[in-house]
Amino acid sequence: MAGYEMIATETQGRVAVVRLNRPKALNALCDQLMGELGQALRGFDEDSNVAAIVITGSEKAFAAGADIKEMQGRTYPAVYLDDFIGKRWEAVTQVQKPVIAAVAGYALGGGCELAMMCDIIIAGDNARFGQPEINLGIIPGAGGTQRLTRAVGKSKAMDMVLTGRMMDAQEAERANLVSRVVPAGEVVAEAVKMGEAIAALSAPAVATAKEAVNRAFETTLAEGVKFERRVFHALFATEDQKEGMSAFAEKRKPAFRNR
Ligand SMILES: CC(C)=CC(=O)SCCNC(=O)CCNC(=O)[C@H](O)C(C)(C)COP(=O)(O)OP(=O)(O)OC[C@H]1O[C@@H](n2cnc3c(N)ncnc32)[C@H](O)[C@@H]1OP(=O)(O)O
Repeated sequence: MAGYEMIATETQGRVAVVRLNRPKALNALCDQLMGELGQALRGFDEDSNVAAIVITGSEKAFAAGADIKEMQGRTYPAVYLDDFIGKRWEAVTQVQKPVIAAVAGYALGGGCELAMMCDIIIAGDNARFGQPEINLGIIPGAGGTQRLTRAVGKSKAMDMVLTGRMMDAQEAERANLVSRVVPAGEVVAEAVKMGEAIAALSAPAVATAKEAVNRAFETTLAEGVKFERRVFHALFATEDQKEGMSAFAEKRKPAFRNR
């Protein structure tokens, strides 16, 4: 895909990789970058050759947050009327396919929030997560107070949000913010490997699984279990369920056809 200035995109097999590419500003998430990211994500979500998406930055920074210099002069009416954050930032939460954040270096403020909007976070061993907005006289505005709290619990979320301190990769793994830690130079390769493994599975089952896990954040346990049961039953209407179970019984690898 051509025409982007602040991101770079490529596909590796059936995995799309979107690289935030504003190195001089540590990938600060300005409006243009977020617009390009949203456009790329929508394109890859519609592309049937793509089964999973990786979002990454550089080895120094996934993203050091929203662009402070761009935000600096904004007024209340301007951010309110523009629906600042909502309009451009939530594209990642609308993607049906699995989205993996491959985080090396700084993931601060909006960078941490962007990673948390993804389905899985793989961290490089040099990753540093934080919500330092309090140091700027504001609070997280892209879901940080909500998603961080759900991920790491109230006490650690308060610790991060009220003091603005950073968490290293090891602490982030212990706190369940990230699924695994790998050497920083291998974070994209590891995420692509994970994406390829998911790409080999049944796409309807993968999309349903993602929807069901996400439902856990939005509903009660009883409603969530009921939802899971309904969509679990629905998957018995797919050819892939027959293929998956036949392949197991016949001791062969399944060949899913995504239907
Ligand atoms: C989503 C919402 C609503 C809010 C937010 O995200 S608010 C932003 C939260 N993030 C931060 O507060 C982090 C700000 N950055 C830093 O604290 C530091 O840059 C650092 C600790 C990440 C790295 O420090 P280092 O000394 O290694 O590098 P710098 O010289 O400070 O930065 C290099 C270069 O990048 C520019 N930069 C960094 N972060 C941002 C940013 N968030 N917005 C705009 N520009 C940023 C920094 O100004 C410098 O550029 P210049 O050399 O041109 O000044």
